[in-house]
Amino acid sequence: MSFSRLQLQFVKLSRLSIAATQSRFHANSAFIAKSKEITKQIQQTQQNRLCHCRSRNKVSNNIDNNMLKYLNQSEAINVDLELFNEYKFSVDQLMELAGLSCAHAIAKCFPADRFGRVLVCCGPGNNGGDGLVCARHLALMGYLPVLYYPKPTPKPLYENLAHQCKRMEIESISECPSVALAAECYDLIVDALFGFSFKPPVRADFVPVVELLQQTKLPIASTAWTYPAAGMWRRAS
Ligand SMILES: NC(=O)C1=CN([C@@H]2O[C@H](COP(=O)(O)OP(=O)(O)OC[C@H]3O[C@@H](n4cnc5c(N)ncnc54)[C@H](O)[C@@H]3O)[C@@H](O)[C@H]2O)[C@@H](O)CC1
Repeated sequence: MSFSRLQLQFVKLSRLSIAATQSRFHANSAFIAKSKEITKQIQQTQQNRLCHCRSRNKVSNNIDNNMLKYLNQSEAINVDLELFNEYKFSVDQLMELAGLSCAHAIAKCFPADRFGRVLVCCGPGNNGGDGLVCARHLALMGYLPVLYYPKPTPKPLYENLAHQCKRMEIESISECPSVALAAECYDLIVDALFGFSFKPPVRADFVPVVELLQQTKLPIASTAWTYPAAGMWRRAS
């Protein structure tokens, strides 16, 4: 091959090599740009998460700062009516949510390793239903709940909830324990007796359990409403 043809060949190869270098350069620049974009997205996500945590801490601090509002009886009734009518929740849904959230609150405040044996006192109404749901979830969380449900309501909603507890082999007692016996057998009492439909005075069936709640030294977690003298209703913690 003559010298000039060799030179020509060499020039061609050099051009090809330059073109290859340029395309590699462009590819690298694109890669760097993409990496920068992804890094920015990651930083933004982290920032959002941080903001979310900050706002959640702010909310929980607000709650810690007694920002909790107590509802009076009519407000509580209206909240339920709004949930039923505006948002079309069924009573089963609300009862399941109420019972589950009570079980979570109990697990947060009264850990199962120290407060495992729980006496769950259920009333005859929806609040009692919340208690049956709470007992079922506590059993799934490693607690040993025992039901005291002195006046089961003969309606499918309550019968089904009681049946679910039975199938989960949650013990049920028919006699209300004395203060001394309760102190011996349980670490915690759940008061799921009455909600906002309570009308004093307490009827005979529930006098022993109300007296137990009044006299026991055991911690009481209440899904129920208490009716302080002031006539204000509040959802006890
Ligand atoms: N948001 C939720 O998750 C839900 C909450 N629910 C709660 O359920 C409650 C409303 O349910 P209810 O209207 O069934 O009311 P209660 O749970 O207060 O129960 C009323 C029952 O207690 C009986 N009772 C009333 N006064 C009594 C007394 N002095 N002695 C003995 N028995 C007495 C009544 O005859 C009735 O059977 C509210 O507290 C509400 O918070 C339910 O609405 C279910 C859903």
